[in-house]
Amino acid sequence: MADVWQSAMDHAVAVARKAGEIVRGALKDERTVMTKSCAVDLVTQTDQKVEQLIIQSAKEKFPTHRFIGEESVAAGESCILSDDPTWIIDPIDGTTNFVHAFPFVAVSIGFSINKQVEFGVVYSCLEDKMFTARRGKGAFCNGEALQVSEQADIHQAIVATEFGSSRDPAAMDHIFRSLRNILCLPVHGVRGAGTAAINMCLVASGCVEAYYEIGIHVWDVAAGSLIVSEAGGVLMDVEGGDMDLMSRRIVAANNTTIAERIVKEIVSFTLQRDDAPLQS
Ligand SMILES: O=P(O)(O)O[C@H]1[C@H](O)[C@@H](O)[C@H](O)[C@@H](O)[C@@H]1O
Ligand SMILES: [Mg+2]
Ligand SMILES: [Mg+2]
Repeated sequence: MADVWQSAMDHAVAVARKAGEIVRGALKDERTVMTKSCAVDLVTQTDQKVEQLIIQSAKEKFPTHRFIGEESVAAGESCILSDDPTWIIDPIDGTTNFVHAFPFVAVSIGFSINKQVEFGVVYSCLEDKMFTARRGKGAFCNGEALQVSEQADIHQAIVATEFGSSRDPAAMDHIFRSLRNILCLPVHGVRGAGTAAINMCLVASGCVEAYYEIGIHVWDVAAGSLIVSEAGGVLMDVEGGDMDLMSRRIVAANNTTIAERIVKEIVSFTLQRDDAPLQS
C-alpha cells in the first residue's frame, strides 16, 4: 500500500534542515528581539521567517493540509486541531537560547491526522542532530535508532524541566514547589536544555529519564511526544492519565514507574488550553 505520508515527512526533514541553516546564519548577525505575552516571552524575525518558510513550502506541496504555527497563533490565527492532516510547527524552540547563542535551538515539526501525531521531526540546529519518528516505525537521531533509559529507580534518575515564559508569582510558586519535591527525593539531578523539544529528545535518547513542564504549548511538544513514544517512552498528564496535547501540561518519561513517581511530586495547576476560544 502506498505510504501517503512519507512524502510529507521527507519534506519536513528537508525544510527543517534548511531552517537550521537560516538559524545558524542568523546567529552571526544582530538579532532583533521582540516580546509576546511578557518580558521574557521572546520572539525574533528569524522565528517568523522560519515559520513562513515551513508553512509556505508545505502549502505548495500539500495545499489541502492545515497548519498550526507558534508565531501564526501569536498573530491571531486559531489553534484548533481537527481530523485533517495538520502541521504543528515551532519554528524555533528555544528562542531565548537563540537570542543568547546558548547552543540548544531546535526546529520542531509535528504532523497529525485524526488528532494523532503521525510523524515528528526535531532538528537540533547547533548540534546538527535530526531527530525523527514515524508512528509504529521507531525513533531515530541522524539515522541511529533511539531507546529510552531502562532506569526504574527515581533516585538514580536525571529529570528535565523548564521555568517557562511566564513569571506569574502563583505559577512560579507551584513550579518551585514541584522542583523542590523532585530534587529532594532525591534524584541525581535536574536539567533543562531550554527547549521542550530537545528535552524530549534527551528522554528518547536515554540521556535523562523524564521531562515535565506546565506551560508548554502544542507546538513545543507535538513532534517530541512521538519521538519519545517511538523510543519506548511514555507520555502522561501531570496529574496522571493521558497526556492531552492542548492542555499545556506534559510528563514524558522512559517508563510508567518513573512517570508516576514524578506525577506524585508535581504541584499542578491549570492554564488556558491552546484550543480555548479566541478572546474577542
Ligand atoms: O522557545 P519557544 O518556542 O518559545 O518554547 C519554549 C518556551 O518559550 C518556554 O516557555 C518553555 O519553557 C520551553 O520548554 C519551550 O521550549
Ligand atoms: Mg517552543
Ligand atoms: Mg518557538
